[in-house]
Amino acid sequence: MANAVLKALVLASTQRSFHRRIFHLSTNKLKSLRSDISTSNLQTYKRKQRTQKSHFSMAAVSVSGKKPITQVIFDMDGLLLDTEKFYTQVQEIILARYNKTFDWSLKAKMMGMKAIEAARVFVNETGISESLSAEEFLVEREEMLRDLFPTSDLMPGASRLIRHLHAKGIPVGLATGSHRRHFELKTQGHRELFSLMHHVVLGDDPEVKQGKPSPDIFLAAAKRFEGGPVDSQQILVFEDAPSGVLAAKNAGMSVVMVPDPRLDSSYHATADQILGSLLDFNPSDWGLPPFEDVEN
Ligand SMILES: O=P(O)(O)OC[C@H](O)CO
Ligand SMILES: [Mg+2]
Repeated sequence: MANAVLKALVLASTQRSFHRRIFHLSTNKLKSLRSDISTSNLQTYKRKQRTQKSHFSMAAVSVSGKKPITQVIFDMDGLLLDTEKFYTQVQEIILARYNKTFDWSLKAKMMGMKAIEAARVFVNETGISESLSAEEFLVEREEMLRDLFPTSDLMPGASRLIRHLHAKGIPVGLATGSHRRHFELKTQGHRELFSLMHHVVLGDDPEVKQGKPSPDIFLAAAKRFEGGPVDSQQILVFEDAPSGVLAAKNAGMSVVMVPDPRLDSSYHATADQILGSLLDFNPSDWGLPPFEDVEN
């Protein structure tokens, strides 16, 4: 029975009319599932099905029909703006003073969080909390960051996607762990683009009691759309950080993750779709209006 269902899914994957989102998830995984079927290796398939539970269940849900996506929420740092590199740079400088190095396993735990939450992770995980408190770390980091943030560049495909959704009447919101002061510095060169957001929810918003991976920020963002709260199942979130992906899933939303290639791939499993860049996003995968320009 399971094999029959899988065969139907694989067949559908070759027919592009089917929801392509499922197959965007991982071409390699799909290829290996195909080979399992051709050898009728049900054992192998069952084992893979267990390890790829999220991918398979996504497919099953799509077959039975999911609610259409009507609203989109974007993360900001590392997703729309190339600002994660500034945090990395500054944190490397601070840690070097303690003869320690900053690596991506620590980065993965900090990114997406509110500043004070990330600062606590930083001083505790690196074992420097006796010498530098989370609060002192933030003061020191701040001096360097405030000069870097105004130079923030957009990530590839960010402008194109926001403008496209806005032009097609899909309401877009922003949910960032950044507090107001940092948000203003980071977006000062991109005001017009960010003005296309229906609303912005920041890390220091009173409704955001806890930062990502708590769902607070995404639930607050869902409430603020016209006629909100919007049903979480109809919201598509774009995220780059493990904590952000978890927050969106905790809020009951679908998530497209655009991870930094240096992030360990074990963090990909929670997301519904993984992309190398926003330029790779195909709106049709999610039932959203397709791009009219193919080159941009
Ligand atoms: O990724 P964001 O936009 O939630 O920002 C979170 C922090 O400010 C940076 O990791
Ligand atoms: Mg981010």
